[in-house]
Amino acid sequence: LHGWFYDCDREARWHENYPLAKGDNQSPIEISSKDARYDTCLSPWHASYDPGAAKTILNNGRTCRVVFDDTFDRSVLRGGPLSGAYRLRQLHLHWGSSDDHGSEHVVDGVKYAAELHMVHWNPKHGNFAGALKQSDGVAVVGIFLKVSEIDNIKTKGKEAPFQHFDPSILFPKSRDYWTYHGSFTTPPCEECITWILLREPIEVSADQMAKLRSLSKNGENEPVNPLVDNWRPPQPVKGRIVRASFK
Ligand SMILES: CCN[C@H]1CN(CCOC)S(=O)(=O)c2sc(S(N)(=O)=O)cc21
Ligand SMILES: [Zn+2]
Repeated sequence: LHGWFYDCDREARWHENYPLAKGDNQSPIEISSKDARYDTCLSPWHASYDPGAAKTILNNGRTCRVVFDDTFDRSVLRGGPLSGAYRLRQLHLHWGSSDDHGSEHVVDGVKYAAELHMVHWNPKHGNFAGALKQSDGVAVVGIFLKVSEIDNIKTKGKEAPFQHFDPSILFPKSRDYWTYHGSFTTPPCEECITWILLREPIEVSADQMAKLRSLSKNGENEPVNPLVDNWRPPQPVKGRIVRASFK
């Protein structure tokens, strides 16, 4: 499998091994709230998550990821721009080496310290692999993290039980969101994602950010290689419309 990396000049070369990375519907993007169109037809989104579906938390050397049991409609997202119920598969984060950057989407020029992605897929496409090939296959809820407070998965490959966790506790008060059609922000960059970006960030402590930054890209018996700056820079909007659920 082709390796890929985040440091800036190498992100510009993802397309050499992953042609989709130069598609017309790539993510992340810069959100300009003044250019977003208020769409009165957009309904509120609803998540009904079963805390019992949470399985493990993993440092895969590229992010910190929590995986959920998605073998049936156990934790689902519906409404908003979506038709049907999308199954929660995993959540993960992107963050910077300091609090002034790290998010993937940028809102009115603002980079948040981190961005949390909750990845859901449309079971009408049979399985996750099938969903990746459909433009309505996947829905990712993006939540921005800003700093105002994780230990035993310090190194790549480390995994631990992560159960009885209801990820809806991570949602901010407001359900206001932007939505647009885009892609995975990592290779192969399939353009199968309906993005639902929540306008209101959630607050995390400096300690919590430090915990994320204390994760290592490398395995247990290798030198510490801080897992930071695992974000892709914004990609060309190419005429896409970003809709807002709020005025
Ligand atoms: C490092 C690899 N990341 C990707 C791996 N997966 C997709 C392909 O799988 C076979 S995934 O569904 O876990 C997601 S979601 C996601 S983002 N940042 O756009 O929300 C990237 C990826
Ligand atoms: Zn992501």
